[in-house]
Amino acid sequence: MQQHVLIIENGEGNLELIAKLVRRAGLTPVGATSLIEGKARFSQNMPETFLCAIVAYSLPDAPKGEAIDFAVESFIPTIATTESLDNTIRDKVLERDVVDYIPKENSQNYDYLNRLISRLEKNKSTGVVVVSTNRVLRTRTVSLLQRHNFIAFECLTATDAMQCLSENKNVRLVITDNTLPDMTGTHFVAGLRKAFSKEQLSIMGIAGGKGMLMSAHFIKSGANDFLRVPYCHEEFLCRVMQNVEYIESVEEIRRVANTDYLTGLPNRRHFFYMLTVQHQNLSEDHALALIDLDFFKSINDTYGHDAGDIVLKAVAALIEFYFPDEIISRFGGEEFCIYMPSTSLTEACERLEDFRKVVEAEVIQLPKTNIKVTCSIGVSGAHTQRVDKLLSLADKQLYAAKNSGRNQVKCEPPDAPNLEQGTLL
Ligand SMILES: Nc1nc2c(ncn2[C@@H]2O[C@H](COP(=O)(O)OP(=O)(O)OP(=O)(O)O)[C@@H](O)[C@H]2O)c(=O)[nH]1
Repeated sequence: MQQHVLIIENGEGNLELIAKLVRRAGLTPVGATSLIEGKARFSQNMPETFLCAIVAYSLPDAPKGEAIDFAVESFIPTIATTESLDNTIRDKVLERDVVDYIPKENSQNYDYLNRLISRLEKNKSTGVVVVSTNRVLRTRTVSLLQRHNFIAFECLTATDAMQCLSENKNVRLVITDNTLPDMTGTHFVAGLRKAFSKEQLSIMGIAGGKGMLMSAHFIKSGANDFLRVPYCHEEFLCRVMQNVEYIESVEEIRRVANTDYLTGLPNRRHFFYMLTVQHQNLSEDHALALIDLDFFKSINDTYGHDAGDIVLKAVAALIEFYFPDEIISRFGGEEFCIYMPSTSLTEACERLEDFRKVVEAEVIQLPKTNIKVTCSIGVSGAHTQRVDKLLSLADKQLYAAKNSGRNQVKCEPPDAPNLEQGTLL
């Protein structure tokens, strides 16, 4: 992984401030306060370990952007900084192939720089589709995106773009022109919205001309944003960043809402979503297991709540490892659930018996001692589409396992009635 960020800044104060932002992004600053020192520091590291460079336009030994030229010519994505916003210097900076340009005039600019550094790594796995027949516009747009490390896809028609989206699940943004050979851009956007919600895919319309209505037309058709061409380099990149971050924020909120905070396993809500929405038709042969740790309260009482948490995390990791293709969940407290599609009850019970032995044998390291735990498991393999029914049958077996002395697997009898023919709950 590219860990290093070359910083060539004017003075120790600026250098330390930017180095702090770089460390906050989980990267390692390689700092210098002059071009000559910057060259020396760069040569002490492998060039491919640099994610980017942050370089001041004016330095004591490089007053006219020579340090920026050095970084760009060394093939490092380069972010240029200046003391304040000055249009002449800005134009000189943007003549060069820099990623972006930051005037260090207020704290918001530093915040932007912070986001930009974090993005450069994330962008390497983020796809953006550019749809336009205008070669100059398309290549300029793609080149700007590539400078920010995005994976940019060029498409000439709406049909090509749809194909590209179906083949590349990493696409978070589509930028489309309005004049396409197979349909208008706004029709394309309206069609895209049928397949992807605003929370799944950002769409930015771009169009030239003097008409004032185009932006409203794009946004009413489902676009998140619109930019008139010719566009300003910086505005374009700010908007791209904002649109991609919006999708990522929604993804993050969704991830947090579906994940158990302690173990990192999917939570109960996600489990039901997976079974009722993703697997609308449950398999003919399937099984559902409820796993409950034995005498867990006494672990908390004896070793403390933190130790209880360590045990829960250890068992969750074992479930993740032994059931990688199943739908797993921390159901709550010390209870876990596993749905095993396309698995016979016999096979499920054998695998769960093996798992019970794994838990029994596992030595869990606590800060001051090592402990072992056991679990009881109830399994149902009823032929039903009803998740609640499967759960209540597995729960009955779990209850039986607890009552028969714990540390055992209890499976529903194989000759249980076909529930689809019986009364549903
Ligand atoms: N450390 C920790 N404890 C939890 C968490 N969630 C629930 N618990 C505790 O889990 C314990 C469950 O206790 P019980 O329901 O009596 O079950 P048990 O002691 O395992 O007994 P049996 O299930 O009958 O074998 C309670 O003491 C809860 O406070 C958690 O996230 N962390």
